[in-house]
Amino acid sequence: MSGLQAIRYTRGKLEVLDQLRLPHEHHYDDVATSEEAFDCIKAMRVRGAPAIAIVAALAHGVELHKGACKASTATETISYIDSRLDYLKESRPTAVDLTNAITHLKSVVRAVETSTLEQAAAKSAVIDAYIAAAEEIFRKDTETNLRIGEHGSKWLLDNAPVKSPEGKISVLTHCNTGSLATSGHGTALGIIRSLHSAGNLYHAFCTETRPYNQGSRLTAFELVYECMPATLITDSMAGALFATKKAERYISAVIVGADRVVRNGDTANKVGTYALAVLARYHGIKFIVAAPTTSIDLQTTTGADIKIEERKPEELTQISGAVVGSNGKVDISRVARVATAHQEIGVWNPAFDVTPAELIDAVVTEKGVVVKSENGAFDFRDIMPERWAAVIEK
Ligand SMILES: CSC[C@@H](O)[C@@H](O)C(=O)COP(=O)(O)O
Repeated sequence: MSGLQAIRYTRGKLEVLDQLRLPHEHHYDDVATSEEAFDCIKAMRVRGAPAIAIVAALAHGVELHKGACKASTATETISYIDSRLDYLKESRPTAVDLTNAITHLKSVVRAVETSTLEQAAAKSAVIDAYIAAAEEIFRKDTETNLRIGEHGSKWLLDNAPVKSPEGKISVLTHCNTGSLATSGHGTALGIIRSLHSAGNLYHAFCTETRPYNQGSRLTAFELVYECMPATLITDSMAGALFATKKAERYISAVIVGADRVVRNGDTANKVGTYALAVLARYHGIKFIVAAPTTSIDLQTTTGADIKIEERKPEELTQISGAVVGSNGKVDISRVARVATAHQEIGVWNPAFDVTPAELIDAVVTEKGVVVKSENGAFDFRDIMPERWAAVIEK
């Protein structure tokens, strides 16, 4: 597995790689409070649906470990935990992993049996249960991603419309869904990693992913870091790539991650995903969503009800980068922010768009690959029966 780590954690200490400084600088920030986690997530120093949830959950664990909760009783401790989690939930609205993690953590602390314990012990039991559950979210995420990698690579090899003479395939991915967006391995990029490590990847194409360049700053970095055969394109080149290189470069699929897959399969992901799905359908290329079940939102019926985060205009009108010297070398000690558009132009900057289920061929989860049934709908009942029962059949 990759040595790249967005999140480093031991009990009482959480360090988060500042992704705004990548690919030029590797700097870890200490994140020791909910406020620091909120700021780190909002500013996108950490991003990606699973990583956001992990950082929020662990940061609150760190402050609890350090004695931030001044409550006396178990009930007051639970109220304190609830209030910190409700605050953290507002950091970024579209990715549902954070909401699902919060629901889980709230239920864990409520399940602690404290009736026979004296006050101080009851408080400790609640805090210990919270910290253990937050650590488990972090630990489980990598396992989940490795399974997504296995299921997704197998499904793709079985269903690829085109393969190289040696049986390899090429894929295009958007945004960053790798080790930097998770606790390790990644989701869509995890499938690419699994294809590569089994010798089945012919080539990976990654989009720049405007406006925030998660593709060129982060995915390209991960692909180069692991010596995978890869090419960067701008978002607007995908159509030309499919039209001219599909057969010659064995392009079989677009693989993306998800910030929220709702009950009918409609999927919110990084803006630009929808356009890629339309292009993929036109060109007979598979369109795959790789998402842990923690990114599935059974409460929301269709994509029309997903709240899409809108971000500040400067993400479109300005850009950061390291200065390139007259010798053509990147000088990482000189990072500059430059304007790329008139600063008074009106800007619309939705961070995500929604791809209708109709355009999605498969949703790859850690529990298996879900494809549409004969009625053309996704059905997540079989892969998550307990959550289905709790939400739909209650
Ligand atoms: C495994 S990450 C899945 C998604 O969160 C990812 O595709 C994405 O859209 C990330 O958006 P970001 O705005 O960088 O947090």
